Formats: sequence, C-alpha cells, structure tokens
Amino acid sequence: MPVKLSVNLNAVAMLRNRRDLPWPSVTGLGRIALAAGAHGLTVHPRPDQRHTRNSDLPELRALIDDEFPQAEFNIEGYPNEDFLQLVEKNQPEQVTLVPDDPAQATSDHGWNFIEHSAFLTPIVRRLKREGARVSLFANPETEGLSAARDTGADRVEFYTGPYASYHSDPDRMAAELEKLGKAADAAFALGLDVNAGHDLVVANLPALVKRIPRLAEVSIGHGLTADALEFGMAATVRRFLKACGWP
Ligand SMILES: CC(=O)[C@@H](O)[C@H](O)COP(=O)(O)O
Ligand SMILES: NCC(=O)COP(=O)(O)O
Repeated sequence: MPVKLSVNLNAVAMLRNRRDLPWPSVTGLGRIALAAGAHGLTVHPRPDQRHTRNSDLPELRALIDDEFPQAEFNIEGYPNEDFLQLVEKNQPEQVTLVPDDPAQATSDHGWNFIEHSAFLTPIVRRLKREGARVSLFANPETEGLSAARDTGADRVEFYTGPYASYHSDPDRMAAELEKLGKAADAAFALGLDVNAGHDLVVANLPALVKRIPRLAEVSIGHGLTADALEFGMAATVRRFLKACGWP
C-alpha cells in the first residue's frame, strides 16, 4: 500500500491569523483535504499559537469523528505538560513528539535519543496509555534508533528538510536520500515503523517513496498549501496522493 498522506494545516492557520476573521477556515480546508482523499490531518500547536490555535484542535477532532471516521488526527509538538494535556483533551490517533524550542522558527532537527531517552520513556508510556500511537521526530541517521525503540515509541518520523533543501543540487539530494533510506532500513530492523516530513513537495516525493517503499505516512503542510493557493486544495491533495504512488 502506498504511503498515507496527512495534511498539515499550520500554514492555513497562519494565513487565518493575519486578521481577526474566521477565514480561511482551518476546519474548512481540512474538510476539503479529507474529502479529496487525504488520510489524515496534522497540526503542530506551538506555545505561542503563531498558527494552529489550541481552539482549532477540538474542531478538527469533531470534523474527523463526525464526517471522516476513517481518517487520523496527528498532533505534533514538544511534550511539556501543557502540550500533553492538550493531547489528552483531543485524543489524537497519533502524537508526534518534536524537540523544538519555543523560539524556533520551525522544526529543524530530531531528538538526541541517547541523551533524551530517560525523558521520553515515561511520556511515551503516558501517551500510549491514552491509546495514541507515538512517533518521535528523528534526524535521518542510524545513531540512537535503538534508544528510540527502547522508549516504547511505535514510529520515528524522519526529518526530510535537508533532502528537500537540495532541490537544485541532484547529487546532494541523492546523498540525503540515501541517508534517509539507510536510517529507515535501520528503523525497520529494530521493529519501528517510519513516517517522514518537512518541506516535502510533489517533485521530491516519488524518489522518497521509491527508496522507502515501507514508508507509513508523510505529513505535508507548507509545500502543499503553497500549491493549494495555485491549484485549489482538492486538486492539490489529489496531486500529492499521485506523487505518493496512489492511483
Ligand atoms: C515537525 C515538522 O517538521 C513540521 O511538522 C512542523 O509542523 C513544522 O512546523 P511549522 O509549520 O511551525 O513550520
Ligand atoms: N511533520 C511534517 C509536517 O507535518 C509538515 O511539514 P511541512 O510540510 O510544513 O514542512
């Protein structure tokens, strides 16, 4: 089965927040994305609520529960107590833990699993008690993956920013793709499933899914939203699904 597509709505929320107005609607664009075939919705509510607001989460939860029960809700973030309580209130199917500092402009690195396994293990246990699948944001490298597995997490999500950044340098892009492929192979060997995300677009998805055919899910927001401004959300989701290998 081809890799599942989860649409990240952060960029839609960022546009919505420019004015004190309810449009563009985060829930409305999420509905269009799911109706077009997306397998889930992702948000990354940051402490400053610069884009996705905490109030968006129950609306997105209700959208999936009421209209798209086969879809998944994926909430990403740094696991402080506020975030964990927000997750417990909204009961996502998947939680993706990211080592982001509140001051970061965006996510740009994965966990140091050897350094942070003692911190992460009780958090993973708490989230799994809530019934969530837990994914840990990871650098595209093999080091520390056994420590990631030992936290009890179900998946790692490999950071694809470096891969995507070399869009004008095929040799560097191929080298980053091989790092991702080797890291994924090592994760699978440890019994972890693998997600991927950050700066993915229609142009760089086919090579990624070919190199990692067992990839479970990609979560895509910035590039997909940029295309949606040009082609519309429904047509864009269908383009991204095709790039993921769906008919
Ligand atoms: C974890 C990751 O790479 C992205 O999912 C993250 O959501 C990007 O955050 P911003 O949308 O705030 O840049
Ligand atoms: N986990 C990656 C994600 O949710 C979206 O990242 P991006 O496509 O906005 O870079």
